[in-house]
Amino acid sequence: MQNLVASSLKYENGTLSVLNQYLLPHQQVWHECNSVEAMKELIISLKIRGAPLIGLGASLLVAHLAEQGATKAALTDAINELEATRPTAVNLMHCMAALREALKQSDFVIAIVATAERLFIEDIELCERMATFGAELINSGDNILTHCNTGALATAGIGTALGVIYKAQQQHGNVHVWVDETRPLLQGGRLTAFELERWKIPYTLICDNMAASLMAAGKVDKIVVGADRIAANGDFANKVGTYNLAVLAHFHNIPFYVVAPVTTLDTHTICGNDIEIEQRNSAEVRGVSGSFGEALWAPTNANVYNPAFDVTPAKLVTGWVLDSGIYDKSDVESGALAALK
Ligand SMILES: CSC[C@H]1O[C@H](OP(=O)(O)O)[C@H](O)[C@@H]1O
Repeated sequence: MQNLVASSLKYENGTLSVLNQYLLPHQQVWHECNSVEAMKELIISLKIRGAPLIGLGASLLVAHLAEQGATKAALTDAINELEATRPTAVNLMHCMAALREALKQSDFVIAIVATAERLFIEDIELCERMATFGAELINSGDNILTHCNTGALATAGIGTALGVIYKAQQQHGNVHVWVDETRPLLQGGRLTAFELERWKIPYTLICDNMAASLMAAGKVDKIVVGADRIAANGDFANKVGTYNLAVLAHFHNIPFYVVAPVTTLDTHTICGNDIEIEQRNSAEVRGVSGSFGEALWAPTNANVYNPAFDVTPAKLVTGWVLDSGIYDKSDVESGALAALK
């Protein structure tokens, strides 16, 4: 397989490595990954995360195993096991379906390697296209609120929603970002803040429950977020807390955009109610661990509700920024998303 390098995933000279996003920003540790078990652990623990990136990491691993002589049966098992690691982000299913097709070819090793390479390179291009369309929505002087991490760390390219912000800053300058810290795993406070600093884009970190008062004070011009799965009717799942922002944006009359590539579209899912939402470990809510230390603040056995994602209904979305253009409510109601796949 050719060398493929992204911010937090790389395949170089026969070695697949993943940057441990759970330890960022204070420790930058790369893990070599050579087995299905290792990749499953990296995905489930969110060391590798972000809807597009988990699909790409799993794909590169399968291609690596194919090159090392894994049998068709072993590759089929690998694809099935990796696909089951996280249920909500559809990019993973999209990538695993493409690999299953490649596995049907007589020269399946060549086909799997070519598919993994294509998926990786395509993701870079999809990010670029979303950013180009989305940057047109942003004006110089805008204060943009975002949630979770949707940047280069989460994709092979410059990112989805954060890629739009990056492109807008490059084109118009003078953009300021309100970064939701994004409880419970703090992808905003740890990863988005890290990326904005690296890109020298001015930002201010807030706790998730501060967004309402900022909006009421007229300090948020636009909200841009990513997605893990967009249903045919435009409803979409994204990091838990996104729906709160959409309701607040509607109340305060603030434009609310979702940015995602075609690989995040799931036209077989009719509406948001049909999206399976990943439930995560209660320890993530009772306390924290990782590069931010170890702390347990809730009673050890506190009953916890910890969905990783929530669903935002299409009626609260101002625009869907995809790699093929920007779609509004009337486009979506007339079936524009459903027609894209
Ligand atoms: C551009 S990635 C979309 C997405 O991935 C995130 O989830 P996680 O950190 O759990 O993998 C989040 O929902 C982002 O918007």
